[in-house]
Amino acid sequence: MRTFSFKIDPLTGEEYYEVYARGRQLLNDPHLNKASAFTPEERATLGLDGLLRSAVTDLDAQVDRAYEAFQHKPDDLEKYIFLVALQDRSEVIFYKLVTDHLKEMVPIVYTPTVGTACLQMSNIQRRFRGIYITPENIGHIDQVLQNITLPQVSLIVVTDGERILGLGDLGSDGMGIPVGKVSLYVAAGGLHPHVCLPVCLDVGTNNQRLLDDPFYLGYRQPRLRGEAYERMVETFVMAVKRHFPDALLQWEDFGKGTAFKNLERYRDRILSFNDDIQGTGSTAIAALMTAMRIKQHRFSDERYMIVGMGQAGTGIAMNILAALEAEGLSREDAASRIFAIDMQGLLVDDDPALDAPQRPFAQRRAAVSGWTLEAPGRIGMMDVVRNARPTVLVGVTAQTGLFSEQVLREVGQATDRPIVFALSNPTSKCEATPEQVWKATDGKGLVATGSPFPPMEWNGRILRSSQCNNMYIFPGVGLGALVAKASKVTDGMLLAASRAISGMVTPEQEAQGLMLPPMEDIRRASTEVAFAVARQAREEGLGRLADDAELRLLIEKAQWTPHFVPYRAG
Ligand SMILES: NC(=O)c1ccc[n+]([C@@H]2O[C@H](COP(=O)([O-])OP(=O)(O)OC[C@H]3O[C@@H](n4cnc5c(N)ncnc54)[C@H](O)[C@@H]3O)[C@@H](O)[C@H]2O)c1
Ligand SMILES: O=C(O)C[C@H](O)C(=O)O
Ligand SMILES: [Mg+2]
Repeated sequence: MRTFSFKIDPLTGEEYYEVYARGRQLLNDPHLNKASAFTPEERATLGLDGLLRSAVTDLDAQVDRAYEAFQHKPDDLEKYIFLVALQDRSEVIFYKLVTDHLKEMVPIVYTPTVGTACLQMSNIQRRFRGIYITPENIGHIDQVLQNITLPQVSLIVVTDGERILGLGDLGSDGMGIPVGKVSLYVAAGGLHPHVCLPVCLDVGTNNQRLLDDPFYLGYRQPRLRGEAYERMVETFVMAVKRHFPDALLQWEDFGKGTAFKNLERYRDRILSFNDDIQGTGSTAIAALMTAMRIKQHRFSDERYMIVGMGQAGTGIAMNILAALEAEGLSREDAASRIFAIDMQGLLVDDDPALDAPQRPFAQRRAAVSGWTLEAPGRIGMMDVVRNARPTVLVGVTAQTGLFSEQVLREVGQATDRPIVFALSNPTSKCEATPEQVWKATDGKGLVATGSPFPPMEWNGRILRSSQCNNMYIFPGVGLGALVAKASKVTDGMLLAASRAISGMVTPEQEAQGLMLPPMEDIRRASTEVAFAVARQAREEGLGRLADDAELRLLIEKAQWTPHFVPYRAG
């Protein structure tokens, strides 16, 4: 049942909500609750008399009060619990607080603290957000989707919880991730919270800890696999198309065994993209574009070692390949400069165990057969470092400390400014901390990590690392594609997004070794990404025919800033 409608007064042009909910129901609805900001008139007409204390305060005062309480929380998990509780109480106050303090709040509602929260979600959860779809309710999915109380659904972030950050299979405790991504869609992208839906496809879990935990709140069965899983995903996607035909679907934190298949199966059937493959690839290439400017190099001046050829690794490798080809290299020549490593060591083309997405990045056996190896057989990281002398090192394995001092030191000797991206999340899974990289490379490394790290003093200089996280891409890609009314998200649109992000980094920031804009600029970065995406959609004939100025205006109009709207009783 609708609790309110958005209206515009025909005489004054004033925006207001016609509200049908009353009293306690209103206070319990985070979309509508204004807490002590309800005016005396609203209190009188909406059945709130006596349910609130006497003081009437404005939004800023409520945010100040919340910020004060936030600062007194003893640790990051308590801060997370506090912020989620605030979000459950009043979305406007929550988003105003987050947008006013982005640098401090994003690492709490999003990576890395959201990871800590997901690890114990069944214990800390107070209220549920979004929707949970299970093998038990997929049979009446239409009913499930009708239970959604949002006035409109334009943006969906869906996970099945199989690969939550680098923490593995967390079943539906992983719902914290879509919830956190939605928070950034609103805080960074500017989408309205009333149009964003987090979804968990709870198909069970193979995490024995959760299956044995009496407090686990998810579907307590081993993961659905094979045809039954695919049927469930298909039923879900088709239901989304029926109920929300214009919505954009973001695939998030699936396992690599399903992520590539889902992306390929649906990318042309529904407006969608995979954040871990495409969003990460797009962010990493943006950071590399900046690194090339800093080094005054072309992509073809570097040699690349990517460790962890799953979703993120493959997404990054595809974009490096494209960048090399754009410089005029043949596909074969371009691929020969990328040294891709997974569990078996360097990927080589005669390996029958290669996944289809890995195959384009396997080295030809003949190209490596003359290498001197530490031990015969497996070609490990150190072998690649010694024989191929990579100058760019990317880690997306979720293996803590995988980049040893020796590997980092040797990469540091292969070039003036080694580029080291240790992108695994959360912080505890990072392949190397910026400090470790700088120590091993004499302070020369251009460093990016997936989770945020503080700067470090080095010989009287302050060294800074960049947070290379897909949060720079997905909010703007979603906003841009929606505003453009694009029918799909293409590689061209993602490349335009990368260029926009890299283009924002100033010469001063480059001089400090920064490859991406600072977190404080994420809202402006998302706006630039949205514009680049919408323009590219138009150029590709897939989006709205509006000139650049109109697109800018449309994006500005679509972006919501947290504020209270007046209410009238309906
Ligand atoms: N910074 C970002 O924006 C970002 C984006 C996506 C993923 N990530 C992080 O990257 C990590 C991986 O994510 P993913 O989606 O690619 O996962 P994935 O499971 O799809 O891929 C991980 C790959 O690493 C390989 N691997 C594991 N241990 C290895 C080792 N010791 N040596 C070589 N290869 C090894 C696995 O076999 C697998 O192919 C996670 O920690 C995730 O949080 C970061
Ligand atoms: O969630 C993040 O912080 C980035 C990325 O999507 C990941 O899976 O690690
Ligand atoms: Mg992810």
